[in-house]
Amino acid sequence: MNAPSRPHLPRGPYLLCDDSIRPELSLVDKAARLVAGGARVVQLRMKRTPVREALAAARQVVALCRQEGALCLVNDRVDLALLADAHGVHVGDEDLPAEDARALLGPGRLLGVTVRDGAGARAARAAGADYVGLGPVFPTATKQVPAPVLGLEAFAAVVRESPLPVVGIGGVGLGNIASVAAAGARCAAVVSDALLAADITERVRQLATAFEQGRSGA
Ligand SMILES: Cc1ncc(COP(=O)(O)OP(=O)(O)O)c(N)n1
Ligand SMILES: Cc1nc(C(=O)O)sc1CCOP(=O)(O)O
Ligand SMILES: [Mg+2]
Repeated sequence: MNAPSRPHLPRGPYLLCDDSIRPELSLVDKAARLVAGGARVVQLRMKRTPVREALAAARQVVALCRQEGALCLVNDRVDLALLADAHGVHVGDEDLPAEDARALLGPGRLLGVTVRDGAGARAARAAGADYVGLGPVFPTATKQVPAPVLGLEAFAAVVRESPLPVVGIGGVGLGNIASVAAAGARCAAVVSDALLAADITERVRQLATAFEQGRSGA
C-alpha cells in the first residue's frame, strides 16, 4: 500500500490561532474568522487551555479547516494532533525532539521545527522536518523569545541557505509582511496583527494581498 501523501505547505500568510490573544473569543470562532479571510494554514497555539478542552477545540478546528480546504497544524502537541487528525505539528526547543515527533507522526503529516539559523535548518531537515519556523524576524510582544531579533537582512541570508522552506515569525504584520515574502519566505506567520484586528477576516485578506505583492516585487 502507498504511504499517505504529505500535504504541501502553501505559500502565503500562516495564521496562528492563539488562546492567549482575544481570550473572549473561542478558538473555533477565531479559526472561523481566519479561514473566512482565506487563511490556508492555521496553527492552533494553545498554551493556556486545559488539555481536554484543547483536544475538543482541535477536533473542531481541524474539521473546519478541512471543510474549507485549509491546513491545520497543532503547536507543541503531537498527541493532540494525531487524535484530532490534524495535518501536522509545529515543535520547538521545549517540545518533543523533531526526530521523535516525526516517528510518532508518521510520513503523512507535516512537521515544522523552530530554528534560529542555517545550522538549525540543516539539523531540522536531517531530523525529518518539512519546514522551519525562523524568528524572531522583528520585535514581538506576543512571546519572550530566547533569541535575538534577526532583522530582514539576516533573515534573508538564512532563507537562502536553508534546505527547507522557511516560515518567518515574530512581529510580522500588514506593515512588513511584504518584506518577509520578498526575502524568500514560503510563509509569514502572524499572530497578534491578525487576531487583534477589528475585523480579523478582512485583515487576513489584506495580509494575503500584501504577501503576494512582496513576492512579486509589486
Ligand atoms: C511557524 C512557527 N514558528 C515558530 C514557532 C515557535 O515555536 P516554539 O519555539 O515551540 O514556541 P511556542 O510557539 O511553542 O511558544 C511557532 N509556534 N510557529
Ligand atoms: C510564538 C512565537 N515564536 C517566535 C519565535 O521567534 O520563535 S515569535 C512568536 C510570537 C509571534 O507573535 P506576533 O506575530 O504577535 O509577533
Ligand atoms: Mg513549542
